[in-house]
Amino acid sequence: MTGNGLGSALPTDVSSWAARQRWFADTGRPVELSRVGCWSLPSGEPGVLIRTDCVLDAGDPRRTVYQLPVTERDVALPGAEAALITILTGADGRRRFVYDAPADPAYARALLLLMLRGGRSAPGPDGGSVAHGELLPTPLPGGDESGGSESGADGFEPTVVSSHVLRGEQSNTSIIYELAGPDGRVLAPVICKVFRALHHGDNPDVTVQSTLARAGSHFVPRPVGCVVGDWADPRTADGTARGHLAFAQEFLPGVEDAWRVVLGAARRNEDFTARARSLGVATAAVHADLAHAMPTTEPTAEIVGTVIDGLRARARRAVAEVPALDRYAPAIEAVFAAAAEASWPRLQRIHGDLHLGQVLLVPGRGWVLVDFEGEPLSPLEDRTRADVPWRDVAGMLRSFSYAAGTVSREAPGRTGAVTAWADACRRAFLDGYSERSGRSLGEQRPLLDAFELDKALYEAVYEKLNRPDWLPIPLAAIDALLSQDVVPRSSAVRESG
Ligand SMILES: Nc1ncnc2c1ncn2[C@@H]1O[C@H](COP(=O)(O)OP(=O)(O)O)[C@@H](O)[C@H]1O
Ligand SMILES: O=P(O)(O)O[C@H]1O[C@H](CO)[C@@H](O[C@H]2O[C@H](CO)[C@@H](O)[C@H](O)[C@H]2O)[C@H](O)[C@H]1O
Repeated sequence: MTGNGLGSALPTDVSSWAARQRWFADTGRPVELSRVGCWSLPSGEPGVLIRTDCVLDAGDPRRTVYQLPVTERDVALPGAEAALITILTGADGRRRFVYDAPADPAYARALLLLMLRGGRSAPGPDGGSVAHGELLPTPLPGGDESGGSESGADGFEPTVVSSHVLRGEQSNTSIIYELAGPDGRVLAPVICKVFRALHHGDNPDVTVQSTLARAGSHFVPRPVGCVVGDWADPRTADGTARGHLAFAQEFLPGVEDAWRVVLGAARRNEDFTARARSLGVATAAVHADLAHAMPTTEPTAEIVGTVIDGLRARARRAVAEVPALDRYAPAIEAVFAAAAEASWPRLQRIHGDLHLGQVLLVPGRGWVLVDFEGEPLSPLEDRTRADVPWRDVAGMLRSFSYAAGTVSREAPGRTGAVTAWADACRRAFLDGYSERSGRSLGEQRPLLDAFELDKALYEAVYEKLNRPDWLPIPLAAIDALLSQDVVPRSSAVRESG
């Protein structure tokens, strides 16, 4: 591997492979990716090289940096055909098989060991950056209650029995590990998320979830470890950006995410209000722990102005990206103006991208929230400051409506019934949230409406870029939100003060 130092362009076929992936933020234009960071890990296998490139998409105005770990193998990896990125031919005429590394067991093992050992990577072949692993201070699931761990911190390392990539619609790439102890005993599995879009600073997925776990919350999986790395970025004071590259946590096997559970119930027209209510309780409990464990902020006029400006900026972006929204611009502004005049709660850390796909229904444990990364398209500074808790509530309300939108796409004749079904879930969710938080909607209602509209506008952009077939769902919601009050009120949600 020569001529591949920092600043160099990635081979065209690797760039175009990256641009086709679900986690790539912006598709549909020619993409040229250049290296801004590079590090490698020992593979422990002859003929297998592991390297990670941090690459800049210079054509993207947001100047997104992506993480691209690859393995290069002398011999093809059986069963990994779907992860083959390209075949390179070296100056010696020999072929090298280049794989998307999370699908390669050599990378999966090396990444986990980096975290468990608190190790450091080697720089890339032509210099480059460094990544290091950190063990997070909660025992591996299955470790003893005294805090002793099965993670290597107390002298032994688990054996990776198998690893595979989680399939589905994700913003990042997650690897699931089956592990065993030195005596062959089966250990609880682990999931490690490899972040694709990198950001300078702490990723809230790591910091918020770890804070909740340290506070003893049962509503999040326990963290295991993380990887932090650096890459070149002229926008920082010292020309180096530093941020989280990967996050490993307890994997809860055999569970369904709430999106699937809710879709199933909506299709069968099954009463889901008790579960929606307990999801509201879980959301409020997580908010309470976050308000206790992380800094909160008074909603000063300046802060209110900044939040409302953020809503307006996102609406402008949505209108620019989705021309069908143009005619709604004055009505959107009226909703935001009403929110600016409403009564505001204290600001605090929240989930930031709460929807049904971020919640797992775990037998014997109940609801568990995952993916505290926030909305992946938003800048990190927006996702790490104290925010309005109603933003999470609005995300979940939208998600129940999304389920209804999905079912009515499948069976247009059921639109009325499934909308009523979703409205009952939304009411029950709000009831549970209100009961556990003691937070009254009352004068804050225009705020909830504004965040629901904002979320629908975000979804319109997200779907336009990622799943154009789904775009009619947020468009219909925006139309409905601006035509009538679609957030059903509930007797249990107090309407005063
Ligand atoms: N700890 C976990 N245990 C079990 N499944 C999980 C866990 N974390 C995530 N998942 C599953 O993986 C999916 C994607 O995870 P998520 O954190 O949302 O990744 P992304 O940021 O790539 O979207 C979730 O919807 C859930 O189904
Ligand atoms: O990938 P993430 O989980 O971080 O979230 C992004 O993708 C989601 C889609 O997978 C998107 O959520 C939207 O679709 C969901 C159904 O698939 C629905 O439950 C949500 O309400 C809707 O917003 C999410 O917005 C995006 O950030």
